Amino acid sequence: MTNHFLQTVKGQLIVSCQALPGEPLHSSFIMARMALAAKQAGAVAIRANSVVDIQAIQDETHLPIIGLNKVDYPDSKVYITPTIKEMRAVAATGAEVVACQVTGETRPNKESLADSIKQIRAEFPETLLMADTATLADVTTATNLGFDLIGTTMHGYTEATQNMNLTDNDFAYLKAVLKATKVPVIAEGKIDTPEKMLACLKLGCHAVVVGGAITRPLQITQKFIAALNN
Ligand SMILES: CC(=O)N[C@H](C=O)[C@@H](O)[C@H](O)[C@H](O)COP(=O)(O)O
Repeated sequence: MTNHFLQTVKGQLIVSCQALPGEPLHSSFIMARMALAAKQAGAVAIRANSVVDIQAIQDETHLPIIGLNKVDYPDSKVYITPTIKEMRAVAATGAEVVACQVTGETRPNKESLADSIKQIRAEFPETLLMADTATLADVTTATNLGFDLIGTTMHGYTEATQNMNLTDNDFAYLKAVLKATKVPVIAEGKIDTPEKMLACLKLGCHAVVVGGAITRPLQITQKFIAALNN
């Protein structure tokens, strides 16, 4: 396979279709239909969690995929594709990109991310690797480790960045990320309007991933209900 992912998604929208166990839409069938809706609307790629969801979405849409596998280990806060085992399983689906968390914490079994990357590169030379980062320090780490794409995925979602949003202060954090690396940046995390998506692209992001604002009806409805109760 020749990997055309970067060209395909340039300046475009990627939709994240994810529902964890416990969420109302947890089902590979439903995620595949969500992905089909995103495709029919013009999304050029899908971000998906777990081997079964990735396979269902591939079958339904034939769109390129950013694949990940969320797993909680007792000895680590890293949960997005945290070990070589999950990286390998996701890469083996044929997903064009494997995303994994790069947030500075110790990985499960004290695994070395550098070693895992080396191994995955050897086993899956065509697969691109995306770093899901939270801070500028993570962006530098990911750049130095040779990731092909850097996502702002975890900004606002870790203890250290709680309540932060990459759109705060006229996108100050995102601007700093774009300055800190030459690796293509994917804006991801709490992008909930078309206007914010366009602003991220105008600033120089390679593409934008939108998740909950499109594919999590519980979250969307909660926003409306919160407005009623305020
Ligand atoms: C922090 C974390 O675990 N993020 C996950 C990463 O894959 C997904 O749950 C998010 O939905 C995705 O990143 C898109 O972001 P948002 O839903 O904010 O548009």
